[in-house]
Amino acid sequence: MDIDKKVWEVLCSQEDIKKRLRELGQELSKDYDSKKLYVVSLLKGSFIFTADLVRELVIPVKINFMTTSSYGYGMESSGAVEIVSDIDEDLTDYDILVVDDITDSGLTMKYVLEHLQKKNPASIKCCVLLDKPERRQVELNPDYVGFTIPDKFVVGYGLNYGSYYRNIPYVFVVTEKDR
Ligand SMILES: O=P(O)(O)OC[C@H]1O[C@H](OP(=O)(O)OP(=O)(O)O)[C@H](O)[C@@H]1O
Ligand SMILES: Nc1nc2[nH]cnc2c(=O)[nH]1
Repeated sequence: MDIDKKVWEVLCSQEDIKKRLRELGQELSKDYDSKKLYVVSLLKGSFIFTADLVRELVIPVKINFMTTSSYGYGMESSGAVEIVSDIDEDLTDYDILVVDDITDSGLTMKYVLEHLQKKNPASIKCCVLLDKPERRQVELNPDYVGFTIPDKFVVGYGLNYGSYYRNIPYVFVVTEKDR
């Protein structure tokens, strides 16, 4: 797919994202007040979302990163989730919040939640900027969702297309140009 020959349609603008992250930050700050919040951000896709979200928190938080991979270069998940880099800190008694840019098939988040559960946290929940429930292949309902979106391949704000466009500051859908 040659992205230059397609139409970019904005799905979540910079203003939409800023407003929603403020709300999520307030909700999380309330829910995790007096808890031991430990954010686990899934790279690479969630680096921008995590950076913006944690700056909306008004409670103490530890932040760490895991690298996962399942999509390779294209628009379809390989179905096999790989943990490229794990957390090596002891997570016992922490209240873990796994943060990712998107839940699509749900395979990545389910795999990571099951993996981290084995590290004896006090609790484990997840927060995604975008949720595509129509695409789900496993049972998974993210605890915190920025936007529920239709079954379309989205790019920008951390999400890549062929390893590019992660730096675009809004989320867009790529569609065919009318001839
Ligand atoms: O619900 P799923 O179908 O598993 O899809 C969601 C995952 O896919 C993307 O990651 P990807 O494997 O493309 O790696 P990236 O984070 O480096 O973009 C995205 O960042 C999520 O982690
Ligand atoms: N860029 C991108 N990566 C994904 N990984 C899972 N779903 C998507 C998507 O819609 N866009």
